[in-house]
Amino acid sequence: MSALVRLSDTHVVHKARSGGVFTRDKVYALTGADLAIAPGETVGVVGESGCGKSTLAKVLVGVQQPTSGTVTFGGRDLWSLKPAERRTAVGGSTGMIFQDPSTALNRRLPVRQILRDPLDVHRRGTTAERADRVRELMSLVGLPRALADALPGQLSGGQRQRVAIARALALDPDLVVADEPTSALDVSVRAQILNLLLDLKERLGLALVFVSHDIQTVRRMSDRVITMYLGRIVEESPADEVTDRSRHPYTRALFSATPGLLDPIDPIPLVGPVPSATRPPSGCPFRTRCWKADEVCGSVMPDFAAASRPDHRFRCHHPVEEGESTRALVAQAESAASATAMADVPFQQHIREPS
Ligand SMILES: Nc1ncnc2c1ncn2[C@@H]1O[C@H](COP(=O)(O)OP(=O)(O)OP(=O)(O)O)[C@@H](O)[C@H]1O
Repeated sequence: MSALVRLSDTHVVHKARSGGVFTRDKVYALTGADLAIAPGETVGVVGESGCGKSTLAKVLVGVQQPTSGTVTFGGRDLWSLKPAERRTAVGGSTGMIFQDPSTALNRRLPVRQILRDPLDVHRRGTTAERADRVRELMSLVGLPRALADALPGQLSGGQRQRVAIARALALDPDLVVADEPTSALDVSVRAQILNLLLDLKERLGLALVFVSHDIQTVRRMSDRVITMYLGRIVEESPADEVTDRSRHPYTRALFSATPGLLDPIDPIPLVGPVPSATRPPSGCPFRTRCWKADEVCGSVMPDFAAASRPDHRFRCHHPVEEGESTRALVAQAESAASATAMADVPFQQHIREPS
């Protein structure tokens, strides 16, 4: 089946800023992304803050131009199109839902106008048809008609996110990208919004890209999960393999740190902070925190290798073995961490003076 969107060796490099002023440094926000989204599938994207999830999301919906590489929409190279053609291609086939609906919606416009805007901009239908479409969108996301004249500030957080979802659906897209769509909401309404997204995806046959820090939610929502680290896609796997069958040490560390596991374990200890995106490490970007890293990891970026299933691949020189338990990995990482700590302390200090 042909892809809705395909990224090929796509990079996004920003100029770095310090105190609001551009510096000579570069920020490697997305590096060498190769990814295809098929019609109707749900792809989850996980990784720590700053690893490039939002950048990937924005590239997929055509609002962020890559520095190099290609973004293909329905077989057409998006960034070689004329701006007007690109706007039509992007607006008509993708929608984006942001983290915080209170900043994503124009607070001076009533719900009715927020939902009409995309129809006006893309000149969809007659005035009467646009009004019908607004009513249809409100009903699709479970908003009472009485709220059509309300301003965003008069709505609850959950209602505002429903408006944002309806707006993303206004032009009947094939692909919707939801970037942390519930993280600004009360816990009590999160499940409702997640269920609404799943329901809409089924009813409308949408492809959905779901970005989140929360690997458990991503696993529940998605068919396929992508793990990112420091601007790179390091693992792609079917959602049912992302738990204790992930092969990349970083995905396993993320999974081990997830609250609410049936069989709670201590998280796999990672050494040190995430390196800066302005100076990513040579070789494998994860090697500075990885308990398995050796010399080759410092010099060579691993290629993708296939796991036992063809839809599961990872980039690691020393992957987690098939069937290796997370508990065993915790023990390995703890022992590597204490060996490193011992190596850092002068020899005599390891020996206790007799009391
Ligand atoms: N416009 C920009 N100018 C400079 N650097 C940027 C810009 N946008 C993003 N970055 C940097 O690019 C990297 C990736 O950012 P991105 O927002 O994609 O990460 P993220 O994984 O979505 O993070 P979070 O989970 O915190 O939203 C980060 O180091 C970020 O600081």
